[in-house]
Amino acid sequence: MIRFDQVSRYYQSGGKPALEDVTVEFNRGDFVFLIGASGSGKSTLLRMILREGLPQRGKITVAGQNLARMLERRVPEYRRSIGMVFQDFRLLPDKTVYENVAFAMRVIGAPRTQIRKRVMKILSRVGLEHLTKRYPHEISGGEQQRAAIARAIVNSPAILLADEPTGNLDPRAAEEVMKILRWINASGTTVIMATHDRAIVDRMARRVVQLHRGKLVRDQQDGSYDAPEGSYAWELLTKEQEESGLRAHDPAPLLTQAVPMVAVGAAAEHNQQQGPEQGSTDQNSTAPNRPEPDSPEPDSADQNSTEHNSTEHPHDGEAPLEPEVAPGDQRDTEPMDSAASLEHEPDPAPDETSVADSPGAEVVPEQPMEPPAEQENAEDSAAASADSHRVIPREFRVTWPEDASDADPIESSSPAGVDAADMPALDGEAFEESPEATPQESVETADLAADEPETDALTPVPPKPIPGQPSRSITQSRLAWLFQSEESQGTETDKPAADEPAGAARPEVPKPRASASEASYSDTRRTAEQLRASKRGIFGRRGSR
Ligand SMILES: Nc1ncnc2c1ncn2[C@@H]1O[C@H](COP(=O)(O)OP(=O)(O)OP(=O)(O)O)[C@@H](O)[C@H]1O
Repeated sequence: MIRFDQVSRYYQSGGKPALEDVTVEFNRGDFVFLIGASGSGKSTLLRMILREGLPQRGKITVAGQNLARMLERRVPEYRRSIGMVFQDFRLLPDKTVYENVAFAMRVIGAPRTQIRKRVMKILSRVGLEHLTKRYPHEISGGEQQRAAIARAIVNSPAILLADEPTGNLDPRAAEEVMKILRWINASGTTVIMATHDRAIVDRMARRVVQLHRGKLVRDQQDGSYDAPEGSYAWELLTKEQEESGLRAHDPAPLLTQAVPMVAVGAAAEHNQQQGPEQGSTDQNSTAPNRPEPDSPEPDSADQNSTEHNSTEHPHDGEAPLEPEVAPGDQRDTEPMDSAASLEHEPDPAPDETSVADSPGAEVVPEQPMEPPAEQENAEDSAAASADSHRVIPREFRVTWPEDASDADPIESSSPAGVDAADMPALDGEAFEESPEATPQESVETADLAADEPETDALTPVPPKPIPGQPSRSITQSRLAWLFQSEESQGTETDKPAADEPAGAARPEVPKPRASASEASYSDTRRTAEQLRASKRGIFGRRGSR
């Protein structure tokens, strides 16, 4: 579904790459923890999935679409098909919880009646039905993050990217967030979560992808926070520690946190108790089996996840997840990678904007650093030359089965290890496109005040089981259509956006901003005329297919 082929990303010409020769694939329904020291490239990788910055080398494909070849005017639509959650929530401060979530639906032109129903349902699922009229500053950090997640999933994205979503939360609030993310994943959404939270990673025992100085050094199914002893990542990091003057046997951690390893054996022990897993894509896993799919009920999900913690783990039982040190402390003590710290350039504070928007920065053009023909050759020969390019030894690499159906993220069966019938119906009542309200009409006429519920207290809607596959939401349908359309219209996809002729028949759509949040929400500031133009461009072509 998401594939990085030998991707390198430089923010500054001549500087160190934020990502270097990264080859990794995330499949439909995956739940992946992306870990690594500060500055190792996690956020960069997530942003690149959002097409915030293109690789100078290599190729990124999402649902079969090469992002470098995506037309610029399709980028906003593409980004809206992906949910994104940030550490700092990024709710709109002048809008209520309800409005923040409704806003995401208005942007895609959902009918007002659908908006109200769907927003209330999602807010109920994340436990915020009683806070719909509160403003972000009137609720807790955990509640803000749940609202942000509700906003991210309200349009039923096929992919949810979460950049340290628990980084600002206490353990209990973090665990609430994780319950929701598990539930979202169990509904079929691919979840990729960058995190420094050792306790959560160890407890959930999901796939772990580890970056180190921009390189992928571990891809482990059912992984734990620390690399298994003797693995490539472990050896690499141990060697670096020794070279930097640390003793190898220091309890100080490999890579990220000054916390003793406590749960490395827990996942393995748990996995030994489990049967063989179907659909595992990782041939390198040191802990071969994934836990049973989480229960749709948050509490049971929690219980499931605690069950596989052995007595070695200090967070057994019903006590909330308590990391060895507070999240803030973890971050403070994190950079054991001293060499990386020394080499860290005094950049402006990293944010979601690309370097092109960073004043004063030496800008690396988005175009490939190599001549296009060369890059094409490199792409074509990627598979053949992979062995000679990758740093990771064969036994720690992942091989990915070619899946022709990947081009369509919707035509999927339940994710591996997840029985859809047992999962809450995140998409079960996804709204359908209504002929009564066209996208621009609903945006033009939408009145949030009218949408806002009368009362704060609403009866939670219990999740409904999905009878078969999850139903297709507007967003998922659009994502599928977007890629199918790109693929079926070779003249478009064969040509990079920048090459599009000036006299193209489609009206111009404002360029997306660099950040995901801005890209998503600045669109709503378009005039009605711009939206009409956008619609003519998008839906006109669909009609002509
Ligand atoms: N906009 C930018 N301009 C220039 N350099 C950047 C930019 N964003 C990130 N970098 C650099 O790219 C490298 C990777 O940064 P990135 O934010 O991806 O790391 P990270 O693993 O997400 O870190 P953290 O855990 O602290 O969030 C770092 O060296 C960082 O300084």
